[in-house]
Amino acid sequence: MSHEFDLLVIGAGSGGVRCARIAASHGARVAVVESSHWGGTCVNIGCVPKKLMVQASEYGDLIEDSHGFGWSSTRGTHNWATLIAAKDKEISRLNGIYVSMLEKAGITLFTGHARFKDAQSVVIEPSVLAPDATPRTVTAKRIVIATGSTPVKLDIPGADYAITSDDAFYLKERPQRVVLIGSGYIGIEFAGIFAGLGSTVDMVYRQDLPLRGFDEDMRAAMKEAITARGITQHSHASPTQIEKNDTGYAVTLDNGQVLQTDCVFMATGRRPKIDSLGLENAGVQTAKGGRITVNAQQETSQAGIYAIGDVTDRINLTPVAIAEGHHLADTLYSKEPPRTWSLDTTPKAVFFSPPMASVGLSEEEAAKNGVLDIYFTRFTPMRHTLSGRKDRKTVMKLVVDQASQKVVGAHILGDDAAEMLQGVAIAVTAGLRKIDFDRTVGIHPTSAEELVTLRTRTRETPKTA
Ligand SMILES: Cc1cc2nc3c(=O)[nH]c(=O)nc-3n(C[C@H](O)[C@H](O)[C@H](O)COP(=O)(O)OP(=O)(O)OC[C@H]3O[C@@H](n4cnc5c(N)ncnc54)[C@H](O)[C@@H]3O)c2cc1C
Ligand SMILES: NC(=O)c1ccc[n+]([C@@H]2O[C@H](COP(=O)([O-])OP(=O)(O)OC[C@H]3O[C@@H](n4cnc5c(N)ncnc54)[C@H](O)[C@@H]3O)[C@@H](O)[C@H]2O)c1
Repeated sequence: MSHEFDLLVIGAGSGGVRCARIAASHGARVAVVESSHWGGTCVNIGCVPKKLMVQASEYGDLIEDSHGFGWSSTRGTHNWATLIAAKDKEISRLNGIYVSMLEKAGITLFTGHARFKDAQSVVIEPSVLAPDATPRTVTAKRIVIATGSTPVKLDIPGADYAITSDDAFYLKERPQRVVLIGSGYIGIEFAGIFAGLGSTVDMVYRQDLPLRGFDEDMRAAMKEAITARGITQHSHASPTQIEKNDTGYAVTLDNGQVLQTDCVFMATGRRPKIDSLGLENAGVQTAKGGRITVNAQQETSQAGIYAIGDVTDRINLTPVAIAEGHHLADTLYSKEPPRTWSLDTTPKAVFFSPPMASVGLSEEEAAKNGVLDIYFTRFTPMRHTLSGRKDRKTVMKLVVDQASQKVVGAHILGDDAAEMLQGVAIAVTAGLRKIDFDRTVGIHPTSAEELVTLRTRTRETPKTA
């Protein structure tokens, strides 16, 4: 069978765009099909607009903090419409860059919703981006599924009243009161955005601490930081129903409490986006929750069909989708060995104010492998000695394997944590030992220098004595 393309990529998000560009650079005839936003979730309704909104939310506190340094400016009020318009303008500039970058690479672009007809052909149907498109069939020798993920709402009465992150980027007005359900990345980041811009925020989550899966000490530090930002936390609680009333919405919790609000925001996870993709026509199998299962080469249960990024539901972060897309394109089309990444030491950041960032293992994970030396510090960063914001602490933690003395985990909560942690992630990926941190000269005066001056072990875990 002759094919129109060597490679068809479904989804022009973080993973799909990188895969298509690298494959084209190796000489493959490549096409990409996108149904709604060029650049995908990260650029349009994820990392980029979210970070701009986090930055917007920090100015109010910075103005207040400046008083301790002699400034007399006043906090003023925030104009939501101005922020959203500025954000939309920047995102539309980025959309254009993505399209021209793909076109310059010689890639054929299709707009519409892709649905498998069989293992080597896909029908492109009308979608939000191309509502009037005439359906057409495209054939390719190989096909990559890079369709990402989509928010999941809790199945409770009144769930339709709730918004998700997809909607939050386009709200016409900033709600005065917000109830945020979930304490993962999105719940915490948007709680910080709304609180910083002046909304009253209630967070509802099931566990004792937010951010399940992160290091316990850091989760406790995040809980304190959320309180310091003026956000009310309802832990050990879940919503059971949402009702509309004269003054907004009433959210009933399973502990009997009722929260009255203007906006209910569900940040309760995401699922692989495989809707109407016709996977059954191509013989592509999925696992629990719709996750497309792949082998080490990213190949699905069907030879010649691959999947990368969030649709495989492993580490759902942009740099991981990019790494998977790049590696796959190299593997399929490069004459050189494929570029590789150390996904085991993928660093993670939660963009709260202050942010939290982690690389490697939590104390709880590392303790399964042997005895650990734990180094922990908590201090008031220099800026806040004068700003007076005494409850804005920085917390740092190094998890060291006692036998090898390798730093197997590093965790920071505090101003600039994500910026600081990227360099530490190189050290952890390289398998450096605590002594390598100790013999590194600090940069003074910074918070980061604490990472190389943590000389006294805080505790051993589990105790060997
Ligand atoms: C609010 C939010 C904030 C985030 N912040 C961060 C962050 O700060 N840092 C970070 O690393 N990660 C962040 N993420 C996660 C990150 O956005 C994703 O991990 C990343 O976008 C995954 O890339 P992907 O290529 O797998 O999918 P996506 O970027 O989602 O791209 C998939 C594309 O496929 C298209 N598509 C789907 N189905 C079809 C079809 N049938 N036909 C044609 N096209 C289709 C979609 O329209 C989409 O454009 C955030 C996510 C969210 C929701
Ligand atoms: N800064 C970043 O890198 C960043 C930012 C946003 C999103 N992301 C990515 O997107 C993914 C999705 O983000 P998210 O915050 O939606 O998901 P998440 O998995 O991080 O958090 C989901 C939250 O919903 C809660 N939840 C789930 N089911 C529930 C139920 N039945 N009842 C009550 N609570 C329930 C969980 O306990 C958790 O608090 C993240 O896992 C991450 O990979 C990354």
